[in-house]
Order: sequence, then structure tokens, then C-alpha cells
Amino acid sequence: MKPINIGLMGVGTVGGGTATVLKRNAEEISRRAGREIRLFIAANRDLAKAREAVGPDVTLVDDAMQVVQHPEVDIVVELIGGDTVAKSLVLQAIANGKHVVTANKKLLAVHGNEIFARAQEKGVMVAFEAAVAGGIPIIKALREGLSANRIEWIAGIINGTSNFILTEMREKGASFSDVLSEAQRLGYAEADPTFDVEGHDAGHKLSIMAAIAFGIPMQFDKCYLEGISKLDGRDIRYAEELGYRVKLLGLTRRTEHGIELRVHPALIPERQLIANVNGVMNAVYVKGDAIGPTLYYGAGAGALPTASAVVADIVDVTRLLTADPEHRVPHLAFQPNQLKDLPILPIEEITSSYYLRIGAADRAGVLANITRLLAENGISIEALIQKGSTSDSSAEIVILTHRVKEKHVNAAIGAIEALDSVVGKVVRLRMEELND
Ligand SMILES: NC(=O)c1ccc[n+]([C@@H]2O[C@H](COP(=O)([O-])OP(=O)(O)OC[C@H]3O[C@@H](n4cnc5c(N)ncnc54)[C@H](O)[C@@H]3O)[C@@H](O)[C@H]2O)c1
Ligand SMILES: N[C@@H](CCO)C(=O)O
Ligand code: NA
Repeated sequence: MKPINIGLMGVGTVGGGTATVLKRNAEEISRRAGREIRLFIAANRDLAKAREAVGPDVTLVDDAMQVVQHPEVDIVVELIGGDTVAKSLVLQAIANGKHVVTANKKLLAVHGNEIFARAQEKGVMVAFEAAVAGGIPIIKALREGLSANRIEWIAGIINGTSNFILTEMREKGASFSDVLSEAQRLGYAEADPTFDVEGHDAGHKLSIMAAIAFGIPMQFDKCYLEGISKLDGRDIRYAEELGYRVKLLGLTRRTEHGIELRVHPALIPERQLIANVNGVMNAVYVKGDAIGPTLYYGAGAGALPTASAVVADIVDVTRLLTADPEHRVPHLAFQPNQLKDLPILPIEEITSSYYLRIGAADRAGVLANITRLLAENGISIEALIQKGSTSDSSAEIVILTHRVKEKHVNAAIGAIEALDSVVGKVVRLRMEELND
């Protein structure tokens, strides 16, 4: 049988890893796919660097459109990133009747509804396992393995760079900027690393998972985003003293009023498995009504782990090439005409427990005023500790609340900050138990 010709666009971290895996495991891969899969043509801005990665036999070009237009290419693999050039290339590949494999979560989270619609019209596949949680086969699990379930919630550590930074800061006391540079050197970070540390990348991945889990269109624009760049080391330490780890969490949950879709740092009890996911590792918890909670763990970034998912998609697409398009797994798991427009809840309407750190004058009555304001907003306290007074006779009060709507916490924080005896802003972090 004729080999499957791969056209690779972008030979950087993931593209280089993909070339390596295709070469290293060529025999195993063709035994699984039922035919030879060969890297036929590759495009990269830096041709010399790409030549090192792909070896002497692959045609190299610097214009990726040549890959998309090449009549011999069966599957286009987009590993350039971003949503400008990559979008034109992917749409042109689809228009040319080529199947697409991509690791580009931004492209899909922002333009996926349009891209999947075009692919559907043309009867081609767009596969994107590498776009969410790197090498972990979470798209496969959500789309196929859990298809009997009504999925209730997904909670994940889905940005390797942020998790690597938080881990190194906690374990080694390293500085934020030093660890970020290390994550960039290791190839984990996005071209613009603010996407990692401000929660955008996790939001892209979460929006994709929510669509597949609940059968809704992708709605990244409605995803609440809060990153780790403003986290104070004190809160990481206090959380630890109280038995929690701080993680950048992506959480989406079905409620009777709509879908929660949020990315933010969260305190997680250290006894929970997900609190112990460290470094570049990712983990995704999925709760289905029939199966209960399930957990998926593995490397969320890096050349070879991500290439593992890219190549698995290439094998999947190869196996399904001759299948009737009607018989393929739908891009978003649900049949395209069955997507529901469930509302995404504004962040004020979500329910969570909270960690509050309040700077206050160390004098009689302060605590009573704070607890009164919490009670007036219907917030009950689970734990309260006062951190030692300092020489300027101010103290820090740390309060853990029971579950409450965020708007009530916001109202209480506003009132607390207005107290004369309270100094500066109240620090507020959400706490997640992940077991209901
Ligand atoms: N690095 C990871 O661990 C990882 C993991 C999962 C997904 N991703 C995603 O994979 C994609 C690639 O990421 P990466 O880390 O490999 O990036 P990278 O910057 O290492 O590689 C991108 C490559 O594309 C080339 N390129 C840029 N514009 C081009 C153009 N117009 N034509 C041809 N080549 C062009 C660059 O020269 C570079 O070699 C991104 O969408 C990223 O979000 C990365
Ligand atoms: N920059 C991303 C790459 C994997 O998607 C991360 O750190 O998780
Ligand atoms: Na994946």
C-alpha cells in the first residue's frame, strides 16, 4: 500500500520531537497504522535547524503554504503556533481536502468552531490530542472512553510551565523569573510566556475540554482567567501550613444554572492526588455520573511527550482515512447538530470555598468586625488563624470559609477593606475539594 505522506509545518520543539518519534518508532507505528507513515515534506523558518531535526531525506521549504498545496501530502501537521498564519494554513489545508493534525490550542479555542465546521463540510479530520495536556490522551478519553457518561465536572493542572514554576518556587525557593527562564529553555513555555503564567493557555485547553465534555460550542471568550504572576510567596507558605498546595487549576462544572469555566490559582488539600502533581506534569480529573471520578496524569509539555500525542493522532487519522466521514468520531464528541448553547456563568455566580488574608491593626475588636461582616454576607468560617504581630503592631489574619457564592465574598471583601483597622487589599484565593 502507498505510504501516508506527512507534511510538517513548524520544526521547533514539538515539530522536532514529532520527526524524532516518527523516525525512532517507524516500525511500531506502521504495524499499528497498517501502512508506512513517512515524513515527506517539512516547512520551517530556520532551514538549517530543521534539517538537523528531519534528516537528509525530507524535502525542506521555508514557505509552509507549499506544504498545504503539495498534491502528494495526505496529512498536514501544524506545529507553528498562534492563530494568524496557522489559521490561514489550516483552513487552506482543509479547503484542499487534506486532514490536519495540530497541537495548537489557541487556534482551536479561538477559531475551532469555524475550523471544525469547514472540516465537516469537506469531510476531513482535524485531530488535536496534543493541544490539551500534552502527551496525556485526555481528548481520546473524553471523546471516546467516557462517552457513556453525563460528565459533571473536569478539574485539571493543564499548564506545565505554571506547574513547573509553582513547584520550583515551593520546593527550592527559586524566583519566579529564574524558573520561567528555565521553563523556556526546556521548551515548555509558549512563544509568549504570559500566555502560560496569566492562565490563557490553560483557558484555551479548558474551553476545548468543556466543549467536548458538555456538547457546547467553544467559548474561550467567556472563560474566567487569573494567572500565577501575582501570587505572593506568603500565601503559598500559609496554605502549606494549613495543609494545602497552591496550583493553577482549570475547572469546568455543569450546574443547574449554567457552566462554570474558570482558570485560577487554587488551594487544594495536600492529601489529594492532584495536589501532588509537580513539575511539568499535568493531571486532569474528570467526574462522570456512571464512572465517578477518574484521573489522567502525564507530561503536559516538552518535545517527545507532546510528539507522542501528535503521532498518535497521525496513526488515528491514517486508520480512519478510508472510513465514511459519517462514521468518524465527531470533532467535539457530540454530533455537530446536537451542540447545546448552555450559558457560561459569570465568575460572580460560581460557588467555592475561599482563603482570605487580611492585614489589620493588632488591636481589640478588629477580628469581631471582620467576622461580623462575613456573617452579614452569609459566609461561615471553617478556620481562622492570626499570624504573629510585627513591630508596627499589624497582624495578618487568614480565614478559610465554607462554600459560598463568589459575589457574597466580593461584597464582604469590599466591606472589610473599608474598615479603618484593615490595611491594604484583602488577598482572596479559591479553594477546591474536588470530591463531590
Ligand atoms: N512546547 C510544548 O511543550 C507544546 C506542548 C503542546 C502544544 N504545543 C503547541 O505546539 C505548537 C508549537 O509549539 P513549539 O513549542 O514547538 O514552538 P516552537 O517555537 O519551538 O516551534 C515553532 C516553529 O515554527 C516555525 N515557524 C514559525 N512561523 C513559521 C512559518 N510562518 N512558516 C514556517 N515555520 C514557521 C519556527 O521557526 C519554529 O521552528 C504551538 O501551538 C504550541 O502551543 C507546544
Ligand atoms: N506551554 C504549554 C505547552 C503545553 O501545552 C504548557 O506549559 O503547558
Ligand atoms: Na493530550
